[in-house]
Amino acid sequence: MEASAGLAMQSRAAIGVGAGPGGGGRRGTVICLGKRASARSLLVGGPAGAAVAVQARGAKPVAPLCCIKASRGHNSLHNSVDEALLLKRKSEEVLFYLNGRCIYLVGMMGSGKSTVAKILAEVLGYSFFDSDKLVEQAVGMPSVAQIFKVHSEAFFRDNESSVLRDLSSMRRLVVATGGGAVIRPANWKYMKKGLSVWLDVPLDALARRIAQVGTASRPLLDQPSSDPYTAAFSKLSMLAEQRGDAYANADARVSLEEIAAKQGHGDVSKLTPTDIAIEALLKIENFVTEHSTSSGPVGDLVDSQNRRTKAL
Ligand SMILES: Nc1ncnc2c1ncn2[C@@H]1O[C@H](COP(=O)(O)OP(=O)(O)OP(=O)(O)O)[C@@H](O)[C@H]1O
Ligand SMILES: O=C(O)C1=C[C@@H](O)[C@@H](O)[C@H](O)C1
Repeated sequence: MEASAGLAMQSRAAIGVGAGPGGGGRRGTVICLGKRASARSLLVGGPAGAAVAVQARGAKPVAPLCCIKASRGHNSLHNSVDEALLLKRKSEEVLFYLNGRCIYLVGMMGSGKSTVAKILAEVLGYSFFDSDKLVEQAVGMPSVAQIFKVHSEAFFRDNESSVLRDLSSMRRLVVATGGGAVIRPANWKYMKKGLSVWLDVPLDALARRIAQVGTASRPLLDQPSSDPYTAAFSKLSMLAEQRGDAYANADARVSLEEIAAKQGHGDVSKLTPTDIAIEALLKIENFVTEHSTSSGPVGDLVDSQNRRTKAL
């Protein structure tokens, strides 16, 4: 069955806004859609009080999705108050240049896209979305693994592209994309409407993380094995080779090896998600400042993005 996702703006009245885990105020807001939502819609909250419905044709009805807008509680991810302050200061500098444009995190499975995206959303006052979760909602299935099993990888990829297309019309989002989103040129067309950041994590670190949490939710890695680390490492190596330079299309590259070297040690497992989020902001800042000229940062950035998208 071929499915495509469509997006419709819903009125503000259809949104229930309540205090989230972070309490009242702008941060920690939970945005849930109310009764007016169509039964077949995926319901997500937009940052400016707007809500969108991402809908899969022929999909089963799904329960409304509550979007937790970058809740508080990441303090445990910071090494120190200094680190938290640096993160905040950098985010304020970058915010000016972003001018509301979305950030897309790309990278292999387990590279920390969701973890880092939530931190970035929190400090930038953006909303966080995970494209895998949006596909699950759009299709009306509880897991990516099940979508692969019941339908196919191609079906999942079609829905993933639809979700990215729909998100690309929005602003002030940080999106953790699926690990394979980079393989379709059309997805780059959508992601290039915002800024893309590649989390480049050594394969052995990825395999260690994945072996620790298991592969049940990652169908491309899910093979029975008595040695989960080696099985994950060998499959990840194959995927990395197949994907070639696809991740390198991103506007900015955050290399965990580089951050560890800057900090004077070679062990990427010592890096906190906050270290990585700070580096992501630095790289975004480098990118936007390199791509701005005297006529202003934003207009120039859009022009240069358009040129680069055409070249893809
Ligand atoms: N810097 C880090 N150091 C150690 N573990 C981490 C780090 N960042 C994330 N993790 C852990 O690695 C696992 C994968 O993280 P996360 O879900 O953020 O990655 P992802 O790129 O979104 O994965 P996927 O694309 O497979 O959904 C989680 O168990 C998370 O807690
Ligand atoms: O790397 C990949 O191809 C994938 C990564 C996950 O995020 C999911 O999107 C899915 O399991 C495929």
